[in-house]
Amino acid sequence: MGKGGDAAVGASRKIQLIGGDDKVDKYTWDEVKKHITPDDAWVVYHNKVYDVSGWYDHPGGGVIFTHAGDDMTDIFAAFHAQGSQAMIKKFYIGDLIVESTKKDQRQIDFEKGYRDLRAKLVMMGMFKASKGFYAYKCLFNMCMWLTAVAMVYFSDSTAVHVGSALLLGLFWQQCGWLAHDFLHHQVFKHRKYGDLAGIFWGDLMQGYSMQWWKNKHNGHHAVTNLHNSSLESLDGDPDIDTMPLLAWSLKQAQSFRAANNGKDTAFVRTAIRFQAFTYFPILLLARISWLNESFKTAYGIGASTANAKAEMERKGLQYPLLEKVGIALHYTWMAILTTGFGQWSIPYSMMYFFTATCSCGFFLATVFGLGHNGMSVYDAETRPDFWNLQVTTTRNIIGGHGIPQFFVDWFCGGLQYQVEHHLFPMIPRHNAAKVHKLVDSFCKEWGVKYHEADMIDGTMEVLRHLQNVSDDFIVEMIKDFPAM
Ligand code: HEM
Repeated sequence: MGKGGDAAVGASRKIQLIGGDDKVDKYTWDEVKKHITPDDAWVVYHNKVYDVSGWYDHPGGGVIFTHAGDDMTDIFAAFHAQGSQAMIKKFYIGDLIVESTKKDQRQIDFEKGYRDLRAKLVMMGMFKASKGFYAYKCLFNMCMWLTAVAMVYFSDSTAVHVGSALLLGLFWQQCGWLAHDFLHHQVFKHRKYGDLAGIFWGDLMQGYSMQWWKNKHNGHHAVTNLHNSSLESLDGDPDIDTMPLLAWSLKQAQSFRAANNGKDTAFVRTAIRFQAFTYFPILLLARISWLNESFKTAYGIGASTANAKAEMERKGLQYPLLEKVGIALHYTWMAILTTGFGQWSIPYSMMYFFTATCSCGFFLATVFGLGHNGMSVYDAETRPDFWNLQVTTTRNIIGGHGIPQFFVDWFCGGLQYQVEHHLFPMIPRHNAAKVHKLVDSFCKEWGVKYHEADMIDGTMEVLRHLQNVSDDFIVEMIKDFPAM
């Protein structure tokens, strides 16, 4: 538990009694910003300061440390169930000196404006899920799975088997969106039900560990497109932690070099030079890496991020048995299907496995890539306010170039409204279109740049961005080694 929360000692320790009156300790923003590591972590919530140092028992895990030394007011609202505020009190150590944040009146009004908008959405019932919608989605997904299985069981045709593998890839992608909604607690108020549904659609059907996913994904939401402020801090977005394969900014490549004795290996130089071309091939194999990380998480033999590692060491898995059983059952049904119920040769089974796996990686990652890649990337220490961060790092996907909107809506599983989802991750996807209208007009009112693109234009933007980073990297290399 954090120093502040240490049996609520923090609160009494920090409040001085002078002449019978309670005198609260006051802190400047600069003081708060000094406490940025997990072992020395202060956070601000509605202008009050809390010391959560070393609080690995936080029910949401190590993601709390992404906001060490920062204001957590809006990310707290984004993630928590009503009532979680009650627990904050025991970490209280004093008040923030508001003037020390140097926010002008416009910024104060803007922050109030987006918090009011959130309250309005609650009043409009936008956070309430339609159980019928999710029942239909679950049923539809199960039908996809059964069809893929039946195509293998009842047919001897290679074309049908390839079709089954592609359908399985698409099924996994759609399971990804379902597990995503359940684990963001969009569907059930009772969080345990969301977790259990997440284990079904995540561990059992996809082979992805629920906890691995939560760690990585919640971290990504908290600090979207941010680079770590230092090696010790845990305030970087795990989704853009793709070095040495891909660099999303020149600074990212430079930081990687600095962390590796100031030198780029030949592999790093080649990877970044050609990253606009290797992007799609890498996506094809993304599922294999996610399966590997999930397996390691569920069986306690590794963790994918520094946050997850620290959390595992101190707290362990939330559902150790269910995760292990879920992943084991996943590989069992996969082994049966992938071998054509024990009928196929090894090369044929491999063909089926890789067709399904690579197509899934491609279907999933195209949507992820469009969501944030090629959008603004920030340094953790200069991150803007919550609203600006989420809107400027995120791209919505619309129909276009012959791809109809209804297909985009189905294929992207709600994440076509990625901006709205990042602002309000607990709003169910079937309400996103209504929320979009209000978010769009709020952004126009306050001059926040809101970006949307169709799947083709968005992909071209991602590739152009990668090429630009690559060009900057090459220019830097030429400066250092003019003879190359
Ligand atoms: C003093 C500060 C905090 C307290 C007392 C606190 C408390 C809690 C509690 C009681 C829960 C479980 C109930 C619920 O899900 O609402 C929870 C979950 C969660 N918290 Fe926090 N929290 C704090 C700060 C943060 C911060 C700063 C973040 C993100 C940057 C965060 C991210 C999460 C997430 C993602 C979950 C949900 C995890 C899940 O789905 O299993 N929390 N927190």
